[in-house]
Order: sequence, then C-alpha cells, then structure tokens
Amino acid sequence: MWRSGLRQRVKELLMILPSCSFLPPSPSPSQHVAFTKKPLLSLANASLCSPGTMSTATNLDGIFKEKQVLRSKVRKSLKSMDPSLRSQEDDAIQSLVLEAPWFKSSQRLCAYITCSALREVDTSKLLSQILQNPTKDGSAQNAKKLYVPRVEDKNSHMRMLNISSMDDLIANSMDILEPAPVDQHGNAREDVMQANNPVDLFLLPGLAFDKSGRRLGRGGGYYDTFLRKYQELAEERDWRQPLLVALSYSLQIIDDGAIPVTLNDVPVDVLVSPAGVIPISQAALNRFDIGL
Ligand SMILES: Nc1nc2c(c(=O)[nH]1)N(C=O)[C@@H](CNc1ccc(C(=O)N[C@@H](CCC(=O)O)C(=O)O)cc1)CN2
Ligand SMILES: Nc1ncnc2c1ncn2[C@@H]1O[C@H](COP(=O)(O)OP(=O)(O)OP(=O)(O)O)[C@@H](O)[C@H]1O
Repeated sequence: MWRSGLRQRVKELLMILPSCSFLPPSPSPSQHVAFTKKPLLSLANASLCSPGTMSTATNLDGIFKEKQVLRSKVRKSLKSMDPSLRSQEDDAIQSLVLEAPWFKSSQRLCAYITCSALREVDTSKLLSQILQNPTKDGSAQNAKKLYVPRVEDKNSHMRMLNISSMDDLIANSMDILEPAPVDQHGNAREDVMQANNPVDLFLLPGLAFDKSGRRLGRGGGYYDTFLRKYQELAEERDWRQPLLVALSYSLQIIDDGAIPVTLNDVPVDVLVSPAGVIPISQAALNRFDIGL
C-alpha cells in the first residue's frame, strides 16, 4: 500500500514546479525515468547539455548569482525581524507541527537543530517532544527516533546521525550543535543511511520558500545532496518516500517563481508557516487525505 516509486515521486514533484527554470518544457515519461537514476543535473558537465532543453554553465552561474542576491536580502530581513514577532511565529509553527497527524504518526524523523545566529525557525519544542521519554505516556510504541545533521566536509557531505538526548550534541566550527560520530560509550552512532527502517519525515531549514515547493538553502548543497541520496535509497528498498516539510517564518515565503532553481534542488512536499500548513505535492495531498 505504501509503495511509492521514485518515478511517481519525480512525476509529482515535476507537476508542482511548472515554471522551474531548468525543466525541459514538457518532459516525456521516458525523461522522467531518466531522472530517477542520477542527480538531476551534474553541475560539472552542465555545459554539455543541449541548449534549449537544459541549462548551460553560463546560465548556471547566473542562477547561482541570483540565489546569492536573494540569500542576502532574506538574511537582512531576518536580521531586522522583531524578536517578539519571531518568538510568536516560532510558537505558532511548532504548535502546527505538534498537532499535525503526519507528525504524530511519524516514528523516525530527521530534523535540524536550530542555530539562533542563523535566525532559523526554532525546533526546540519539536525536538523535546520527539526525544521525550516514551514511558511518560506508558507506551514504548509511541517512541520516536531522531536523526540530526552532522557536516562531514565542505564537499556538500552531511550525515544524519541518531541521538537520544540534546546532551549528545556539541558545537561545530560553524557554531551549530551536532552529534559526535561516536556516543559516550565509544559506539558509532547509527547513520540513517544504514538504518533498517525508513524515515517518515524530514523537518527542513532554509532561507526562502515558495508555495510551489521551491526551497532556497544556505548554499552548501548539503540538504539537496543528502535528500537525493535518501530518496534513491528509499526507492531501492521499496520504502515509502519521506515527507519533506519546510519550516518558514512568514517573511521567508516569497512569490512563486522568485526562487531560482536548478534540477539539483529538491522540492519540498509541505510548507509550515504561522499562517498554516500548506500541502504542496501529490504525495502530501494523499497523506493528508488519509490523515497521515
Ligand atoms: N541548523 C542547521 N543545521 C545544518 C544546516 C542548516 O542550514 N541549519 N545545514 C544546511 O545546509 C548544514 C550546514 N550547512 C551550513 C551552511 C552554511 C552556513 C552558514 O553559516 N551560512 C552563512 C553564510 C556563510 C557565507 O556565505 O559565507 C549564512 O547563511 O548566514 C551554516 C551551515 C547541516 N546542518
Ligand atoms: N556557479 C556555480 N557553479 C557550480 N556550482 C556552484 C556554483 N555556485 C554554487 N555551486 C555549488 O552548488 C551546490 C548547491 O548550491 P545550492 O545553491 O543549490 O545550495 P542550496 O540548495 O542553497 O543548499 P542546501 O541544499 O544545503 O540547502 C553547492 O555545493 C555549491 O558549492
């Protein structure tokens, strides 16, 4: 019942990004199939792409420049956001997530640890709910498993490692809290790519979003690289694809089409802002229909 092939997923995601700059005008089913195997566009050989159907190195440079301009604008707006509005929005967003059936039913989650210097939507209440001792409500079945990011190198390489407490975290060179690769007993932490069970939900950070699922990250390519690999893993294992949910302050939602994207950018399924939960992809609408 949960079988949801990556091919179907890519179709759904292509449907929600009709004006994506780098999508071929009307991809044929065979093109969709081709997209399932590799990163959607290799930046290294982008210049080999035929003009008219795909991007060239030159317009990729343009896109990356546009992304930088937009990042600077959004960073500025976030810096000048009123602290009491920020805190109201943090509460509203987290309450919406905590109440959502797709959050309540998730057993394995990947979430970011908010870095206040980056002015990201707060996840602290969500994390403490996820990590709460399951014996509190008497049922170990309600226990959720949490994986959080650890940057391994500057080559867009990030892992998601299992933690069981906020005490498992230490600040990295960017001042973001992340887990050490081994726990206090010297055992390697479980890497989500080696886990035996699927992740149900990703809670994603970002700088800007639109209501069609486009997401502008911080420019490292960490999440896009990771998400693509995870989607491939889920496809290989015949797992249901995880729901990709972005958390956004109101000012981070911008007009459709204003976020420049390349084929490497992974669209999100759901956007949560203080105004509410917006299901975007067909996968999200299907899950919302059945309450999961
Ligand atoms: N909380 C959190 N953890 C995360 C991410 C994230 O976005 N948020 N990441 C998501 O990738 C990865 C780390 N990537 C990062 C990429 C850039 C910056 C950063 O400080 N950027 C500065 C600008 C730096 C510059 O351009 O010189 C900034 O955005 O202000 C931080 C983390 C993994 N962990
Ligand atoms: N002009 C360029 N040509 C080729 N590659 C670039 C260029 N500018 C940036 N990159 C690389 O492209 C990758 C992805 O950048 P992108 O802007 O898509 O990141 P992002 O989506 O903001 O980040 P994340 O996925 O971590 O949220 C990064 O590894 C970056 O180093």
